[in-house]
Amino acid sequence: MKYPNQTFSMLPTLLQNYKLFIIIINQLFIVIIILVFNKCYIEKAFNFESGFEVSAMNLYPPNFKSNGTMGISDHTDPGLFVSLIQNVNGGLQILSHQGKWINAYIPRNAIFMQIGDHLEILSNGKNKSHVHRVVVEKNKARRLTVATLHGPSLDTFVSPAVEFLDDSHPPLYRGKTYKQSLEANGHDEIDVQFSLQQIRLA
Ligand SMILES: O=C(O)CCC(=O)C(=O)O
Ligand SMILES: [Fe+2]
Repeated sequence: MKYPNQTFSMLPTLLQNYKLFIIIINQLFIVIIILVFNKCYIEKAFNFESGFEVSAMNLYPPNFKSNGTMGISDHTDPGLFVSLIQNVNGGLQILSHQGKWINAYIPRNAIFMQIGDHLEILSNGKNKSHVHRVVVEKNKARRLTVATLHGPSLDTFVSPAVEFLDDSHPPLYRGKTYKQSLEANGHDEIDVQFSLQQIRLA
């Protein structure tokens, strides 16, 4: 037995799901294109096979205060990509291009990926290494995170790639080896000094 009204009332939901499906397929297609075309380039430019990885474990105790206690202050991370895993959500904020702090919601068991400083340098500022921080505020549970910087080999010289340069796009950063960049960071994974600022040319 059919219930036309019910079928009719489900139509907008079906259409919405259909639109969502198309959007997801589009996004997936774009990601696949980016991966297929960029994979070889980045692998080559960064000598990824002998890449250097740095992992940092952060432990934030529970905090019942609501005064915006800082877990980690504003910074960007070195490396090409940065992956983050955590046991619970709570406190990671990303600075938007409009200067607003946005709470990062990371679904359970997900790996959160960010762009690192060295992809910003390689792409001459086209891809941004986002400023982020951790605010520990009213966190009920102890939060444990592991951030891993995926970088090139230590002797790889990272500078803006020629593909991103022309007369109207001069280099925005001075080049450095990955080792020099990490040393400029004081061997510290967390760059609260913004090492990107030190090599910015314009
Ligand atoms: O613990 C977090 O949510 C972020 C940690 C972080 O930004 C870092 O270790 O560089
Ligand atoms: Fe970070």
